[in-house]
Amino acid sequence: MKQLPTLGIIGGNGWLGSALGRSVLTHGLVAPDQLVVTTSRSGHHYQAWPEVTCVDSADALVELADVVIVSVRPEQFDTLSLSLEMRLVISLMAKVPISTLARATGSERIVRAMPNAAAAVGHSYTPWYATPEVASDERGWVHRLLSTCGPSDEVKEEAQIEYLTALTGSGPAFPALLADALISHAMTQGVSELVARRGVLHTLSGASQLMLEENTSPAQLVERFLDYGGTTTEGLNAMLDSGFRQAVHQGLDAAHEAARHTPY
Ligand SMILES: NC(=O)C1=CN([C@@H]2O[C@H](COP(=O)(O)OP(=O)(O)OC[C@H]3O[C@@H](n4cnc5c(N)ncnc54)[C@H](O)[C@@H]3O)[C@@H](O)[C@H]2O)C=CC1
Ligand SMILES: O=C(O)[C@@H]1CCC=N1
Repeated sequence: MKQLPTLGIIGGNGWLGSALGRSVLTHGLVAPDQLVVTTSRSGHHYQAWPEVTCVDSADALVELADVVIVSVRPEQFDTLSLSLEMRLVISLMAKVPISTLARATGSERIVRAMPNAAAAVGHSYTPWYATPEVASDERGWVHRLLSTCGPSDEVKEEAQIEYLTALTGSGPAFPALLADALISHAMTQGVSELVARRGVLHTLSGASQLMLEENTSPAQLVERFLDYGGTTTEGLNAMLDSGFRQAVHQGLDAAHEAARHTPY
């Protein structure tokens, strides 16, 4: 792979594509004049970098890019006609397996990566899988690229990407649901929305920091509070008795099933 490849993002003005595009620019992984993105109706996310090239079609992007990231919706992929035989292809799409990507692009050098919505603020967790044809220097570059928007790990089986699509790709929505349940309860108790929201969001991020920095597993923290015999113990026991774990596991099973269901 040449030292400074031109990067193209099909869907680079979308939710996830723009988050990645902006973070590679912010981290200097590619220079603005080495980035090409397709335009979209949803807006232009690169005002701060006027040298970024915006093109109106995937065909025009493919003319300019050495490495192509595909970040359209799974059901939109079918409308693309891509001839990328010699190119490294990085798909961010859920539901579209390597076999379909290889058939549609003609490339054997394919990476399936699964960032999440927190990429927009540099806090995604991004697992990725590469086909054996992706060289080790390219893997290093892909890792640096994906790590611009948060921690990133290579996994050795494509099936893990399908599962992690549900666990971490969809993941930010699940603590958001918990946060919403906590906030709406607080408001029924007369807590102002401002205090409820700040309290809940800082409690969730504080709990994550506590477990990360003290290297405490979530199971250990739960166990410690179950043994403590205080108010937290009462709250945890009531949630567990109401089927909290079963509800979470059913949700993950449903998301995993959806991730395995290719639209083609
Ligand atoms: N949004 C998220 O939290 C996550 C999304 N993903 C995956 O990322 C991919 C993109 O998702 P989002 O960014 O959420 O969707 P989005 O709808 O915000 O972005 C898709 C973009 O693709 C563009 N597009 C569609 N068809 C095109 C075509 N033929 N040529 C050029 N551009 C085209 C659209 O104009 C749009 O800007 C999806 O496949 C999704 O599964 C993966 C993990 C998390
Ligand atoms: O919900 C979705 O389909 C996308 C893929 C993973 C996260 N968001």
